[in-house]
Amino acid sequence: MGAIELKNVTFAYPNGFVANENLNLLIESGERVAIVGQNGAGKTTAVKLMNGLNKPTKGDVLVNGINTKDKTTAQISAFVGYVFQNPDDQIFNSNVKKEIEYMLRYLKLDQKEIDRRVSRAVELTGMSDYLEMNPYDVPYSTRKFISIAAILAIETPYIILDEPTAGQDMQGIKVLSTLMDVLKDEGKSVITITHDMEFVTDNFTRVVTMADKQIIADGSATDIFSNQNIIKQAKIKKPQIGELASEVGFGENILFRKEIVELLSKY
Ligand SMILES: Nc1ncnc2c1ncn2[C@@H]1O[C@H](COP(=O)(O)OP(=O)(O)OP(=O)(O)O)[C@@H](O)[C@H]1O
Repeated sequence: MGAIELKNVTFAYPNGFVANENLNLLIESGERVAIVGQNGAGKTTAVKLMNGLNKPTKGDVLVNGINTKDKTTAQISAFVGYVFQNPDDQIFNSNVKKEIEYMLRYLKLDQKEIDRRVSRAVELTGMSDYLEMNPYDVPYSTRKFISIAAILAIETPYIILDEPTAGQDMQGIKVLSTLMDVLKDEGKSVITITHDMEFVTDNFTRVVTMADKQIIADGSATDIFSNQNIIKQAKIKKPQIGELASEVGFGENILFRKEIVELLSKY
C-alpha cells in the first residue's frame, strides 16, 4: 500500500513568505481526508506540496516512496491529481475534449485507452453536452467540472479537490456527491480542501485542521467538531446539525442527521 507522506515540511514562497511550517502528515492510499481551516492558513500551499507543484524548502514529501524533489511536477501528477480551486488557473485548452485529453496524450496512452478514460470522466462529471465547446463559453460552475474531469481522466490513485462545492448549485452538489460515492467504491484516496462542513461530514472520515501555517489537529469529524478550542483556533464552523444539536442542549458530539433523529425519537 502506498502513501503520501510529509516529513517536517516547511515551505516558503520565492518572496520569502513562509506559508507552511513543520508539517507532518501521513495519508495512506485509499484514505479520505478533508483539510479545513481559516483563509490563509496554508491549506492550498500544503496540497500543492503533495502533487509536486510546490517543493519543500525544508523536509521531504514522499509519494508512494518517491521523493517529490527528485521528480518533475508532471511525473508526480501521474500519481496525485490536483483540481485547482479556480478552474481558470488550470484550464488552458480551447476545447473541453482537448482539455480532458491533454494529460492522457502527454502520458502517450493509446487512443483506445484515451477514449475509455475520457468517456468515464465525462460521464462522472456530466460534461457530455460541452465537449466541443470552448471552456470559457460555459458558466464558472460547469468549468469547475471540466477541471475535475481532466484530473479524473488521469486515473491517479490520489485525487485532491480544492474547494469543490464552492459556487455549485443543488445539481452540482448532487453530481459531486455521486462522484464521491464512485471514488469511494473504487478505493481512491480523495483529499479535499473545503469550507463546507456538511460536505466534510457527508464524505470524509478524517479531518486535518490547519491554522497559521501548521496542522493543529487530525482526527475524526466528531473529534474535531466537538472540540471548542480547535473550532476557535482554526476559525471553522460546526456543521449545521452540530450547531443545532448544541443549541438545543444535546451536547457537542452530535454531528450526523441519524444521531439527532435517534435522540429526538426518544422524546
Ligand atoms: N505565490 C505566493 N507568494 C507569496 N505568498 C503566497 C503565495 N501564494 C499564497 N501565499 C500566501 O500564503 C498564505 C497561505 O495561502 P494558502 O493559499 O495556502 O492558504 P489557504 O489556507 O489555502 O487559504 P484559502 O482557504 O483562502 O484558500 C497566505 O497568506 C497567502 O497570501
